[in-house]
Amino acid sequence: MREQYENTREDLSSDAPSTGELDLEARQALRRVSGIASTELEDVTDAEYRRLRLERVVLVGVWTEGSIEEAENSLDELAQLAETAGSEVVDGLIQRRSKPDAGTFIGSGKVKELKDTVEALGADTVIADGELSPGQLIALEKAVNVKVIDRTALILDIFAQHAKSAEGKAQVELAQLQYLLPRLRGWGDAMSRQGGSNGGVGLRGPGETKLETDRRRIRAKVAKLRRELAKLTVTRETKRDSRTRNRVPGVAIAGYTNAGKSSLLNALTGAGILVQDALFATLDTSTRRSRTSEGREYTVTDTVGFVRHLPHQLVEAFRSTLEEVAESDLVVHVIDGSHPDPLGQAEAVRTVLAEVGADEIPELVVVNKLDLVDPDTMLQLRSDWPDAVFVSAHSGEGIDKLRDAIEDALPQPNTTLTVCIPYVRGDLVSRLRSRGEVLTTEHRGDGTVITARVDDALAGELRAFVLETD
Ligand SMILES: Nc1nc2c(ncn2[C@@H]2O[C@H](COP(=O)(O)OP(=O)(O)OP(=O)(O)O)[C@@H](O)[C@H]2O)c(=O)[nH]1
Ligand SMILES: [Mg+2]
Repeated sequence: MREQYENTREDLSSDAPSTGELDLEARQALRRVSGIASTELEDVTDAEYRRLRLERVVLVGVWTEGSIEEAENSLDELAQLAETAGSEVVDGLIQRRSKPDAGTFIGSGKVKELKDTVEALGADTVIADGELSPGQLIALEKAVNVKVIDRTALILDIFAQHAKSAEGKAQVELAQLQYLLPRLRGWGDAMSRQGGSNGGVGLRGPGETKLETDRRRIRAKVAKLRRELAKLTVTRETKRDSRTRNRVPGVAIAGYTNAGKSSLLNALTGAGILVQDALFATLDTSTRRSRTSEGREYTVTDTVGFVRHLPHQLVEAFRSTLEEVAESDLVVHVIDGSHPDPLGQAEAVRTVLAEVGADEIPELVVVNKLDLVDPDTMLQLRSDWPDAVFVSAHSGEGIDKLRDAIEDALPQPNTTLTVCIPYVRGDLVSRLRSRGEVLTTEHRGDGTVITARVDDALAGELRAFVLETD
């Protein structure tokens, strides 16, 4: 497994488009500084405190159910996450067990092997594929003698590196502090078992007083972030309301991280959004306008990707962003056809969609990366998703078909009416063009006579000018 992981780091950003390059540079400039488990820092709410230091890492997973392929996929994904966070994966170990060890996550025999591997490769961090209890983290750290973090902390760290907007940053910080709070308590418990004495590596917790101060500080910061986010949510809702008032139908692109959502938005609308072969390249939603072949306007929104075991703190913190998806007229669910387990990824996405109440929205499944798919896999994909649209954002294959499928799935204008719009109301004529489907136009002395298909909302606005309705 070692060969597989080494030298993969250089490939991370090979095909970022020029528009995203600045983003990318800024991201790469942000390298790790100090440890999440460090107790030396004065203020635990400090951003520095929450940043992970990961350089040479060894991954460790427990395989409890399913096939060995599934276990390996999960560890591969963890490797990609670790690389996205800027570390070098030097080895990965999987242990077959009925369930994770309550004390040290992996069993004691495997702990010894892990310690030897860490020492032999000069690793500085172990990343466990799961969410470990505070006690497990401490015990494992003590046994292997280097820092141990879990999948949740890793994902939180990536989100922290990638967040750009004020809202995104606040959301991530809130999630991080919530993750940190019980873990501070963990160190506290260890401390009291030690009778307050210094318990050695991993147990050198803050003194009781500092612990209390830290907790108070975190709680205060959490409350402040909640207030800030509430304000930002109002701003977002105002923006969204004005969009709803104009009733431009909205399409949300959702899907597993790295499936090609941003690439598809770029292919559909020519938007220059950062595309990167890294997980969670996109954290801020971006919306672009597009038009149907008949000229009706709609919006397309790129969203944050999903991942298996997305930390619940993050789903909670990103709820307002994810709610954009729940309010769209259509969810375009992008699936990476070249991934070994597309069904598993799709299932993980549907779980999160359901959590934010977006499972009732009509869904259009799009299987992407066709250019990488061999004929056998293609047959399998077609039988798994008989109604999907098959595309390649890279070659452009299927993109026209996707555009048609989106058009068909958008709310349809179902009323045909003929109106006479006075020349002073040029604004209404352009609204008709952008939101309805104009069938005929004729210029008369008293105004423009237009026959068009419109949706109910637009029909209401035009009521005063109607000559005939079908
Ligand atoms: N070969 C191939 N690669 C693709 C295709 N579409 C996207 N990719 C690559 O897949 C990687 C991820 O693409 P993105 O568009 O950033 O994916 P995303 O779903 O927006 O990812 P996140 O924002 O990180 O969740 C990039 O390296 C893309 O170049 C495709 O059709 N074919
Ligand atoms: Mg993206």
